[in-house]
Parts: sequence; structure tokens; C-alpha cells
Amino acid sequence: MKKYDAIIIGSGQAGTPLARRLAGKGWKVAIIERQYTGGTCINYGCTPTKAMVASAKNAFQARRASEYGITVGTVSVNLPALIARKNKIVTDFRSSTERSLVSIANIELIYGEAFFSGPKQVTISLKEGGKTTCTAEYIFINTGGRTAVPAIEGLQNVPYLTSTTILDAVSIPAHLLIIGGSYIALEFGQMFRRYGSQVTILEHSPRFLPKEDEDIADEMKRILTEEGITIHLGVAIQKVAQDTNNTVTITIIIDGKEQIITGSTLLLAAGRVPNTDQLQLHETGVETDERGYIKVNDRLETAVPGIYALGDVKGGPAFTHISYNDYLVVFKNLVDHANISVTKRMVPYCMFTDPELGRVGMNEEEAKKSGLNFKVAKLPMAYVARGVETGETRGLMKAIVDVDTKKILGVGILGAQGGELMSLLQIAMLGDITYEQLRENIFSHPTYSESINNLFMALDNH
Ligand SMILES: Cc1cc2nc3c(=O)[nH]c(=O)nc-3n(C[C@H](O)[C@H](O)[C@H](O)COP(=O)(O)OP(=O)(O)OC[C@H]3O[C@@H](n4cnc5c(N)ncnc54)[C@H](O)[C@@H]3O)c2cc1C
Ligand SMILES: NC(=O)c1ccc[n+]([C@@H]2O[C@H](COP(=O)([O-])OP(=O)(O)OC[C@H]3O[C@@H](n4cnc5c(N)ncnc54)[C@H](O)[C@@H]3O)[C@@H](O)[C@H]2O)c1
Repeated sequence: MKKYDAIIIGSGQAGTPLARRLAGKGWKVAIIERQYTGGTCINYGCTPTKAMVASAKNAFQARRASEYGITVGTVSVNLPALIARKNKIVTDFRSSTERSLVSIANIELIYGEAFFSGPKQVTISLKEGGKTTCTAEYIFINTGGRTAVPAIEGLQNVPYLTSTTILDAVSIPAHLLIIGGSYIALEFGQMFRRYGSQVTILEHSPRFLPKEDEDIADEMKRILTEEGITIHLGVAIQKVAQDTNNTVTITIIIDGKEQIITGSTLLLAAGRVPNTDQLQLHETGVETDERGYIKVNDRLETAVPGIYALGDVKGGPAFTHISYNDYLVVFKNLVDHANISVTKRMVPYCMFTDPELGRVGMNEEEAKKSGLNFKVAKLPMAYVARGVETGETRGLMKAIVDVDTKKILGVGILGAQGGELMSLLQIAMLGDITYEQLRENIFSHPTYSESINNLFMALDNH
């Protein structure tokens, strides 16, 4: 049996950089990938979706051209061409990830499906055929997740798309029905609406974007509705069927009343499940919670010393940057003997609708519960000079500040460059820069960042 210093299962956003860094320290590393290097983010997640969101934005802007005094002909969407563009970006990213692994002497990239066959022993069903077994003192599980398929009557008989299969759609759906109303539903919903589909979102929660403040969620809903997307909230899906004309029929209950919703195509966007079921974790003693996520401590070590879980497979916020930070935490604790916990890290995120929503820290509802002495700064994007000049006036900026320390507690920016503006304020939070300093800071005119002066000036009016 081959012995390594470390075995990494999954070449996701934690496993890949971890392999490189450990190998750089002289460790002999095996990284096992059952499909494509780079994992979800590069192959089925962030990279392809943001490439396709960019195409959707161009279609949207082209249709608005006359608002800017520009005349264009009829705008049409060439789906094969936009998918080819996306594929080129994905395959470039994927191959550079693969090259970065195979070019390092201490790393062995093994293509195949890994599972535990002993406490510190991993067997791989090799892609090229056959099996091999290896062992290591350190094992890192970075196997990510996949689309959840909710238990809905009739679903097994209806062809449905997932966030993965829709990336290779061969035609633009006439009417896309989406189960779920969060990241995947909104990003794909707006994208396909802009490609020309009719879009209906069916969300279980009675409140739109329940993790966000109501004013932000309301504005997001207004924007999407204005673009022609239908959003149903508080939906209990009873059953799904497809008739002989291929029409998808969904029976739902809202406010106790039954309704029938029909469309041409169904997309599942009701969350994800972890890739733990095929790992044979019972062979090791690694524990999972009731939803299958691997249980870890604040340093991401599982119940078995020397076995770690990183990224989506351990539950909690499921973002690429969190998976990447997981690698840093594990690497620094293990190799640099640091003492880093994941409990107090900032979790910024961005929903890539257009306009996008950038968020970090406390929102207003959390601030109320915290008992802190806080104030809320708010500025509509319609008051942002650059937004008006650019024709990007939808959304609002919002920051929560501590009245006593003047520090920023949290930020929510639904607007053009919302992710970038949020990141700028995140840096201020990291550096303990107060809102008073930002209110009077000189920003270049006319940038979106300049509106941070006005955002905090708005506090003076409270
Ligand atoms: C449509 C979509 C859009 C997204 N957009 C964003 C975004 O804009 N920003 C953002 O931050 N996050 C986004 N995410 C979330 C982000 O993609 C994930 O949080 C991130 O990829 C998690 O990475 P990971 O390291 O946990 O594992 P993954 O990237 O999921 O990698 C896991 C790897 O393990 C492999 N694997 C699994 N089981 C085995 C096994 N038994 N043996 C061998 N290999 C195995 C898989 O093939 C995969 O390559 C998006 C997700 C989706 C689905
Ligand atoms: N921009 C980004 O960072 C980005 C983009 C896409 C995905 N992601 C990540 O991918 C993960 C998965 O995204 P997602 O949007 O699928 O899941 P999610 O877990 O964020 O949301 C799932 C939604 O589906 C709803 N739902 C669940 N079952 C339902 C049912 N039977 N009927 C109707 N509604 C139902 C839930 O109430 C919830 O609002 C997220 O955790 C997110 O972190 C991130």
C-alpha cells in the first residue's frame, strides 16, 4: 500500500491550494479527484455562472441602449455562442488548475472516486479502471456538495435541470419554473429572463431572502419583478407532473389555497447536499450531522485526529472564499503552528444578481438583537452621482455603525459594484477605521466609492 504524508480527497477550493502548499513544504501529497480539477467553483459554480451573468448583463444593456442615446438593431441571444464563451473560460481555468498540480514534484494527482477503507486508509476506484489503496497520517476531505433533490411527489417522472445541467442548456426555455428562491434561483432566474425566458420562482419561505434586512430584500424583489420575473413566496409544493405536450405542471398551496403553475422547464434550486454518502466514513469514525455534513471543531478537525474536512462538505457558509480560507486555517495551524479558529472570521458574500448584493457583518435585524447602541446609515443608489451618470440607480447602500466606538458593524450594498463597495468597507472594518473617518475621507470623484462620504453623512440626519 502506497504511503503519503497527506491524502486530499477532492480538488476543490481548499484541497488544491492545500496540496500545493504542503508539497512546497516537502510533504508527499496525493490529491484525488473524481471528475475535474477545481471542483464546483470552476466547473459548475462561480466561474460558469458569472460568465453567463455577464452575457445576460450585455443583453440587458443592449436593450437599454436607447436610454443612453445609442441605437442598436434587434437584440437576440445566441445561446450556443454564449455557452461556448463560458466553456472556454471554464476549461482554461480547469487546465491551469490541473497544470498547477501536476507541475509540482511532490504531488500525485489521481483521477478516481475515493472512499475510506480503514481508519487512515483510502481506496480509489481509478478513472482509468482498477482500484488502488493508500494511507497517510493526514487526510483532508474536500468533497463539496451537489444539488439537493427535494422529496416532491412526481419529481422522479419529470425531467428537471440543476445548476449544473442548465449550464449546457441547448435552448432558451420558454418558461423556466424554479423551485427555491435564493442564490441559485435568483442568479439563474434573472440570467434566463434576460436571455428571453419567462421565469417563475417558487420559494418556500414566506419572506423573500429571510437572511437579509427587509428593505434590502424588498428592493431586490422589486428589481426582479420589474424585469418581469414572477416570485411566489410561502409556497408549499404538492406535486409536479409533465403532460404529453411536455408542459410542466406544479401544484402549490399558498395561503391555504391550491394553485396550478405551468411552464416549459423545471430548475431545482432548493439547496445542496454534501458529498459524504459515498465516502464510507463509518470506516474511520468521522462523524456527520443529521444532514450528512461532516462535524468538525473550530480548526476543522473531525472526530478523528489527523482527518480534516474543508469547504462545503463541513456545512456552514458555502462559498469559495470560505473554502479557500479553510485551507489557510488548516495549513497555518498544522504547518506554521498557528492558533487560528474559524469561529470569529468575517464571512462576506455577494449575490451576483444585477445589481449585485454585497454583504458583510451584522445586518440591522441582527444589530437589534445584539443589544448594541447602533445607528443605520442608508443611501439610495439613485443619490449616487456615478450611478446616475452610468444609468445604474437601482438599489440602496446600507451600513450599521456602533454609536459608541464609531466602528462599522456591518454593510449591505445592493447596487452597481455592490460587491466591490462592500469589500472596501470590509477593509475599513478590518482596520477599525471609523465611519467618521470615512465620512470625511477624500475619495476620487466621481467613483462609486465616493458615495461612502454621503452614506455616512446620512447618519447626521438621524
Ligand atoms: C451554481 C453555483 C454558483 C456558485 N456561485 C458562487 C459564487 O459566485 N461565489 C461563491 O463564493 N460561491 C459560489 N458557489 C459556491 C461555491 O461553488 C462552493 O462553495 C465552492 O465551490 C466549495 O468548494 P469546496 O472546496 O467545498 O468543494 P468543491 O469545489 O465542490 O470540490 C469538491 C471536489 O471533490 C470532488 N469529489 C467529491 N467526492 C469525491 C470522491 N469521493 N473522490 C474524489 N473526488 C471527489 C468533486 O468532483 C469536486 O471536484 C456557487 C455554487 C454553485 C452550485
Ligand atoms: N453568489 C454566490 O456566492 C452563490 C451563488 C450560487 C450558489 N451559492 C451557494 O450555493 C448554495 C446553494 O444555493 P441555493 O440557492 O440552491 O440554496 P440555498 O440553500 O441558499 O437556498 C435554497 C432555497 O430553496 C428554498 N427551498 C428549499 N426547499 C424548497 C421547496 N421544496 N420548495 C420551495 N422552496 C424550497 C429554501 O427556502 C431556500 O430559500 C448556497 O448555500 C450558496 O452559498 C453561492
